[in-house]
Amino acid sequence: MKDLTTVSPSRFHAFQNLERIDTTDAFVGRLQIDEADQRERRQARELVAGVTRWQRRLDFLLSEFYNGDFEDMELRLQVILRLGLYEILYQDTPPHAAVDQYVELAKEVIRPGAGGLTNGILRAILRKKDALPQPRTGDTAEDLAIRHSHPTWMVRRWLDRFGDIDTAALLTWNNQRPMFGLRVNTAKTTVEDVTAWLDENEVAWTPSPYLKDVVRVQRLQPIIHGSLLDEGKVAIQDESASLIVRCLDPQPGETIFDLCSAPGGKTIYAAQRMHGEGRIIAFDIHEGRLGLVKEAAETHGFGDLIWRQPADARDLPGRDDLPTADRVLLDAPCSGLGVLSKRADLRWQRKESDLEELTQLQAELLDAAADLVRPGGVLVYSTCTIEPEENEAQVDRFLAEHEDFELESVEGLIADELVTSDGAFASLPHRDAIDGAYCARLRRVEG
Ligand SMILES: C[S@@+](CC[C@H](N)C(=O)[O-])C[C@H]1O[C@@H](n2cnc3c(N)ncnc32)[C@H](O)[C@@H]1O
Repeated sequence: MKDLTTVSPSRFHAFQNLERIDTTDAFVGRLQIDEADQRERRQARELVAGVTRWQRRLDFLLSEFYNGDFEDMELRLQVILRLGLYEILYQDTPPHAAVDQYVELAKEVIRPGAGGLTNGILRAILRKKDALPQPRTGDTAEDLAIRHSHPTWMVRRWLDRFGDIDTAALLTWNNQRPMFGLRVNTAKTTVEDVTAWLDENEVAWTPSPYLKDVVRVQRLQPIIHGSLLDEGKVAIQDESASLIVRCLDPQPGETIFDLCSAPGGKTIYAAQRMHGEGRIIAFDIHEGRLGLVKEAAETHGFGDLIWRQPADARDLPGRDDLPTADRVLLDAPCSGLGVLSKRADLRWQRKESDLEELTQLQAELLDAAADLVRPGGVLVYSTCTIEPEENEAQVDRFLAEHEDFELESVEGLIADELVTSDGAFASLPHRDAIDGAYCARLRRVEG
């Protein structure tokens, strides 16, 4: 790192990482922060995630206050201006102090003259902070998308389905600091012991309204740096994912196939629900990611119960010789539009055209899964998206083509308010305060 005596390390690291993300498509979740001080690391992470999330709105405002074409501005200056504006609008830093820091950074990493431009633009915005320009393109979806920093195609879809008020609520949810589910491994500890640890370490928590073995936290860093994860006493898993396992309802002694299992969050919870008795075969097309399932299984104490097999679930090797399963979980690859609050960059990576490819893959996986279920057994199809063609429509198509399956309600397995009129589980982030997810329980009829 260059010796910058006046700029805080967190800002410098955030700048470096954002520049790297823009030029190499690096993943926002994998930052390179060579900094020993935990507070600085956390701040750098927060700045990177915040700028990524808000980039469309930040760029709109910066364009309004820049005389030239912001899109043509050199990348380093764009990144510095985004960081400065993000701090002014969304962080508690005294704004003038934030501007000074970015002016200094621009002088150091670009050239002295760049400091003047940074100062001019950021201070001009600061003067108008209480009456900032609003987008007025004449297109409601476009305006809302700019204001809430989302791609227009997503907003257009949601406006058609949810209307103005609920769409705005969903967009607001996606931009809030997320809450995380901490699922307690009751095979190793108790909820009381975990919450006592959280209290001792000053981590605020609230109980999940949906699951007795899950608590919600906002600050993950103390947990990541503490012992609970390494000892396999807790797993970080959104309640929506745990609820899918509740809908699968695996029983001790059964054989379960988890077709798209990696990194293993649901596999581990299923093993826990089986009290360590039975067998789960965890498949996944990515052999490397199956290593994460192995690690998690061992950490949580379910290494003997979980078997792993790298395979394309559409064409399992030796499938004719496989025994059928009591229950099959197909947690399908999906657009992930239910988890945007946790994945700052996903909204920009997804294209509307991905949906066609994904629904095709989901259909192929679902059709292949059908034969793996024993007569009388259960197939659970699940996603972490809120898009109907990946969810209800996928299941409707499957049922129309597979007369030996029927939809079985998940009523009684999860809270009533999360059960759809068809008997599936569907959560909406802005309504249910958990990630958006879906699952349907499909029973293979006997005989
Ligand atoms: C939504 S993630 C699964 C998350 C996992 N069930 C959990 O709870 O941790 C989807 C997984 O499907 C896998 N996958 C994609 N295509 C596949 C295929 N054709 N066969 C098997 N696995 C596949 C991906 O590698 C990815 O790990």
